[in-house]
Amino acid sequence: MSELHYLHGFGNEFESEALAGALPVGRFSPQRVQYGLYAEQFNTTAFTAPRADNRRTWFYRIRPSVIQGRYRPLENGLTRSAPLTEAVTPPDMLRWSPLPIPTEPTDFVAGLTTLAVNGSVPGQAGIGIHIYRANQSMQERFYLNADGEMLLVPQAGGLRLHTECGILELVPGEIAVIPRGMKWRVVLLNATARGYVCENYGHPLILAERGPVGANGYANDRDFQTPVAAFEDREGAFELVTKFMGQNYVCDLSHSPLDVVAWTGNSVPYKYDLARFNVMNTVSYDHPDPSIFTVLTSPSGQAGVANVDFVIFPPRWMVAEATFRPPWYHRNFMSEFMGLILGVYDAKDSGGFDPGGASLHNSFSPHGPEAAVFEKASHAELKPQRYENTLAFMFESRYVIQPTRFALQTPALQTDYMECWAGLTKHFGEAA
Ligand SMILES: O=C(O)Cc1cc(O)ccc1O
Ligand SMILES: [Fe+2]
Repeated sequence: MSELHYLHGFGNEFESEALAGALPVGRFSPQRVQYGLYAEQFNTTAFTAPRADNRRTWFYRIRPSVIQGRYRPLENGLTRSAPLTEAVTPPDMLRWSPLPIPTEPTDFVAGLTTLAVNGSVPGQAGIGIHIYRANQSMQERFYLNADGEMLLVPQAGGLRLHTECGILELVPGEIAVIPRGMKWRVVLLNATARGYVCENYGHPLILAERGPVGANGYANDRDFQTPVAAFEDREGAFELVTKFMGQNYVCDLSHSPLDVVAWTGNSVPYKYDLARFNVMNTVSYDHPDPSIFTVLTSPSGQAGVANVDFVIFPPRWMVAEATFRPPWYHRNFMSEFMGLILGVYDAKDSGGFDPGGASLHNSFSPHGPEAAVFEKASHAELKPQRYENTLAFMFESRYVIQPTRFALQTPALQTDYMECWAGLTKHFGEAA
């Protein structure tokens, strides 16, 4: 495959054509489109959403999307959606070991396993948190999620995402977001792939504000990459899997639905290399709140209280003086789901929080450094230190995150997680 090209920017009105002259000029819906294409508008916000929030893309495609078979229900496998009624949510701190990659042939959709959800699909609030684990590419199968946009966080193996807007490639350390309702398929770049998905039922993800940091920094708009138009003119026996109101469906297609020859708009898939994140942190004292590491946020309607924040803990310098440097002990209104892409997380460095694993510290569940980390950090010499070989992330939400029955029953759930704090002893009376 030749090298892929991308358009740069976040939320731009982009345009791209795979055949010269395919994109109409000066209008969206000419009487006849060049090359005999059909025009189709794809709206991922209400027509009347304010300009700054409005998202839509015009597709110029070989066949309109109405040419599809009748849906029939498809088993949900291990995917679940909110509201969740199958299990009660314990207030405990929870942690999971990485889920194994299946040995039976399993594509991205078949391997999707829901660890937790919150909010409500019909209420358009909250998220689903899934692990994908696959050993097969999707060649004849396509996916459409009408319930939410999909934020992909690969942990092992590269992916090539073929979408209606074109093709993007993704390796661990990068993330991608596919708009709600878009059709796509996943090709594996390695024998197997595993990663995390945040399915966002709420407001589409946007870049976090910078406040007094100014016009640059954190995740810079220009580092987000959107594919250029690339179309498949393929006929055959294909399937479109659609997730709608928490239920999977499938219908037959006699052609590839990735037949968009040209497009223009701002409802687009995009990818971002987390290494581009311009990290801000203290250069004096104290451990700042982790909101300084927010890459993307889905607002909930209440200012500053996110439906979900996507937060990373990237490699960085630590220079804080006279400070307990790891995360402080913590009880939070917000609910915190964490995953690890690679290496070791600074609050948990003696095993148990492993790449591909996960932890959940729900609303007001206490958490923080394990005992050994506390002892080490309380006596460490505070030289400037480079945190290397580390990339953790957090999905942080205002809504309590409810583990699925699978997540509560899988042997990957670590029943001894709380032991990591058992060695914290009383130091009362010691001088600082
Ligand atoms: O490990 C966590 O729980 C996430 C987290 C990290 C941090 O640096 C500060 C607070 C916080 O909740
Ligand atoms: Fe926390």
